[in-house]
Amino acid sequence: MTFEKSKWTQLPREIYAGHGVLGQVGPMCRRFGFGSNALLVTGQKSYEVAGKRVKEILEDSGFNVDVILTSAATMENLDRIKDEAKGMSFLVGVGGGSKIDLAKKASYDLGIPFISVPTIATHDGIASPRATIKNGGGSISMDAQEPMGIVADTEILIQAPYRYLAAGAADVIGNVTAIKDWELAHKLINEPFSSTAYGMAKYSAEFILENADAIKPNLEESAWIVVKSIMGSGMAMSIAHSSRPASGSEHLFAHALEKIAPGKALHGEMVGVGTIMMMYLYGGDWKKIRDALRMIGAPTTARELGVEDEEIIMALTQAHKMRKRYTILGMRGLTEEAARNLARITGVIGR
Ligand SMILES: NC(=O)C1=CN([C@@H]2O[C@H](COP(=O)(O)OP(=O)(O)OC[C@H]3O[C@@H](n4cnc5c(N)ncnc54)[C@H](OP(=O)(O)O)[C@@H]3O)[C@@H](O)[C@H]2O)C=CC1
Ligand SMILES: O=C(CO)COP(=O)(O)O
Ligand SMILES: [Zn+2]
Repeated sequence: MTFEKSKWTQLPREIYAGHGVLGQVGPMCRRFGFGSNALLVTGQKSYEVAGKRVKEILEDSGFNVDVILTSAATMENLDRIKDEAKGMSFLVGVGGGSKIDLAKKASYDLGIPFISVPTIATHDGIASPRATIKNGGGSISMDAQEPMGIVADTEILIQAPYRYLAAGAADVIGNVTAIKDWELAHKLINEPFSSTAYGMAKYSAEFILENADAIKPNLEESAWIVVKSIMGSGMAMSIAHSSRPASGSEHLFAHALEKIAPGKALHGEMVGVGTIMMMYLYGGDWKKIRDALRMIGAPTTARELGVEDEEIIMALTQAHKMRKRYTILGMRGLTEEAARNLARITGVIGR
C-alpha cells in the first residue's frame, strides 16, 4: 500500500511572552520584511494601556501607523476595518479578544499578515486561527488567520483586572473535557484526529491545573503560566485545523449559557463551570477541576457566574444543539431531570 498521508499546518513564526517584551513588536515586524503601512486595530482602553506605545515602537522601526479605534467584534466593525485596511501591508490587533478577532478575520479576508498583541488574556483565541464575530442576535466561529507573531507582555497582562486572567485559565482547563469529547467522536464516528494537537491541548490544561496555586492577583508569574498555556492551546487548534482540541461539551454549555444569559459572565468563566459538569458525566475527577478553579478564583457556581439556577438547567438541556459537534452530550442532549441532577451533584446550583 502506498503512503498517502499529507498535512498542512500554519503556526506563528515568532512569539514573545514575558516581562517587558512589548518593545519587540517593531524589530519583529522588520524581520518579517513587512511593507511600510500598518493598521493598528485597538479599543479605547487597550490603546491607553498598550496601543499608544505599540504605535510609537512601530514608528521607531520605520513603519507608518494608522490607528482604528473599535469596539465589539461585529460584522459592521469588521467591514469598517476592512475598508480602512485597504492598501495596508499588515494589521496589528492590540487589546482583548474582540480586537484580536477583528484584526485576525480582516487580515484573513484581505490576505495580509496579522500580529497579535493581547492586553488581557481571557481565552485562547489570542493565539488561534479562529475568530468569533457577532452577527444579528448570535455569533459565528469562523476560520481566520493564524497570527504571524504574538507579543504577550506579562507586565501589561497582570495589571489588567484579575478576573480576565482567571477566565483565561478556566478556558484552557476546558481542554480536559474537550479532548475526551474529541477522542469519543474519533472512536464513535471516525472524526479526524491528531495525536499532536491532542497532546498539546492536554499538556496546556494540565500545566494550569498543576500550577493553579500560583495563579493569583498581582503575581506576574500567573500571567506567564496562563499565556504559556493559551499559546499551547491556540497551536493545538492550528494543528487540528479546528477548535476541536479546545472546544467540546464544556464549550457547548458555555455557548448555550451566553445565548440564554448574554453578557453575564466571561466566556472562560462559563467554560470552567461547564468543565466541572462534563467531567462528572465522564466519571472523571470533577472535584479536582472545581478545586483548581476555586484556587484560581474563577467561578464554580451559578451564583458566582451571576446567572439563575434555571438558566444553567436550560443551557445544559440546549447545549448539544449549539454546534454540529459530537460530544458526551450525544445527539439528544440531557433531559431536564438529568441536567438538574448534574448541576446539583456538582454544586453548580443549590439543592
Ligand atoms: N477567537 C476565539 O476563539 C474566541 C473569541 N471570543 C470572543 O472574544 C471576545 C471577548 O474577548 P475578551 O478578551 O473577553 O474581551 P474584550 O475584547 O471584549 O475586552 C473586554 C474589556 O476589557 C478592556 N481591556 C482590554 N485590555 C485591558 C487592560 N489591559 N486593562 C483593563 N481593561 C482592558 C476592553 O477595553 P477596550 O475595548 O476599550 O480596549 C474591554 O472593555 C468576544 O467577542 C468573544 O466572542 C471568545 C472566545 C473564543
Ligand atoms: O473558545 C474556543 C476555544 O477555547 C473556540 O471555541 P468554538 O470553536 O466552540 O467557538
Ligand atoms: Zn474557549
